[in-house]
Amino acid sequence: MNVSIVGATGYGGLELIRLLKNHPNMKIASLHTSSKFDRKISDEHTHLLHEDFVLEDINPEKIADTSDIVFLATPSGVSAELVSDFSKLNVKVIDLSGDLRLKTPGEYEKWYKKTAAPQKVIDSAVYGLSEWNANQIKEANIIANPGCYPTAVLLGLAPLFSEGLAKDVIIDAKSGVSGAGKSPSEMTHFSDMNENFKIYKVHEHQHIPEIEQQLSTWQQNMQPITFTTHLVPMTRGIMATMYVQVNKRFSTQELYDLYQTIYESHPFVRIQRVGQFPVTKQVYGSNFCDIGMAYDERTGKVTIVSVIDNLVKGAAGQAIQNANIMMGLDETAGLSTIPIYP
Ligand SMILES: NC(=O)C1=CN([C@@H]2O[C@H](COP(=O)(O)OP(=O)(O)OC[C@H]3O[C@@H](n4cnc5c(N)ncnc54)[C@H](OP(=O)(O)O)[C@@H]3O)[C@@H](O)[C@H]2O)C=CC1
Ligand SMILES: CC(=O)N[C@@H](CCC(=O)OP(=O)(O)O)C(=O)O
Repeated sequence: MNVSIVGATGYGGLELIRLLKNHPNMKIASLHTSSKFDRKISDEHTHLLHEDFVLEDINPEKIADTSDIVFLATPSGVSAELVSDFSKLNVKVIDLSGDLRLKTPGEYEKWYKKTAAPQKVIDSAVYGLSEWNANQIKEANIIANPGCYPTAVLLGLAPLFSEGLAKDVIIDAKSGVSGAGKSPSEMTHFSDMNENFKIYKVHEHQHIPEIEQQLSTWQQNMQPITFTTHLVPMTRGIMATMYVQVNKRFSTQELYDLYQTIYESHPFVRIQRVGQFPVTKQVYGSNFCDIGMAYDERTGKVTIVSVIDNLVKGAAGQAIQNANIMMGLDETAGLSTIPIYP
């Protein structure tokens, strides 16, 4: 089947190209840009030196004529408009931005400070948390691909929340700099970021309502979350460390058994052996989410650590996993690469 990528020159778009190149059932039909018309992708990105795709403008009708799926790796605000155009055409859409994830337009406008997509379009989008929403994803025409932090956080918390075991959660998350996209900024400038560690968007992060929205589908009586984000001087990777007050006593072995049972049929979620915690490098370049956990007898809290590569499981990889599920393919198609190490 044919696929197109809008926003192909950004980090998410480039990662889609890398992964789709090895996909057994999907072929890139076209790459699209809003600013670099008629340039070759290899002129812009030398790691794609012999890939001769010419960047095309964004013509939804033309894309829908040639492609079965379009991936939108575009900034929030832009995706909302594009999805509205594509939703009238015969093409499936997977949007990597935050524009279609929040079901209430007012919430989107509050957290993103941008105009929301039309309610009808939001209603037709399925939240693409692959491991938990596969039944809806199979039937969808539009997927709101989850945010990078929410992917790590939700996969780590889902077993406790879906079993109604959580009272309260504090989430301490850290990301590599590619999570901020390719445009340089004061925040990501090398000399300011190197050998530095920064907290940002305290109590204001746009992923707070996304995480709460999904947690509340599992456990309706959940409390508002505390969620903080940090920038780490590394290129890729997210680590979310989560402290959950639970409403019963556990042993760490019981927790492990719960997580292992829930995720045993999900090839991209790997549960760490009892007493071990994952590091970001063990998922680098892969679609894995690795999770470790332990129960603290003294506090009655569970500590969960979840790691992903923000550009793969947190963006392009999960987008392809969702495309596979939507199209009735093996969900691992094109994604079975093992992590890059060291
Ligand atoms: N980086 C990450 O880890 C993650 C990112 N996301 C989300 O995925 C989306 C893409 O992120 P990322 O690739 O990092 O961002 P980048 O900034 O790296 O790339 C975005 C691309 O969008 C294109 N673009 C910019 N303005 C417009 C416009 N007006 N119309 C159409 N295209 C435009 C640009 O390409 P050109 O100039 O060629 O048009 C640009 O290369 C964002 O919504 C982001 O929030 C989600 C999860 C993780
Ligand atoms: C490191 C870094 O800056 N990360 C970005 C993630 C942006 C993102 O993925 O945005 P949406 O999911 O809302 O589209 C941030 O914290 O805002």
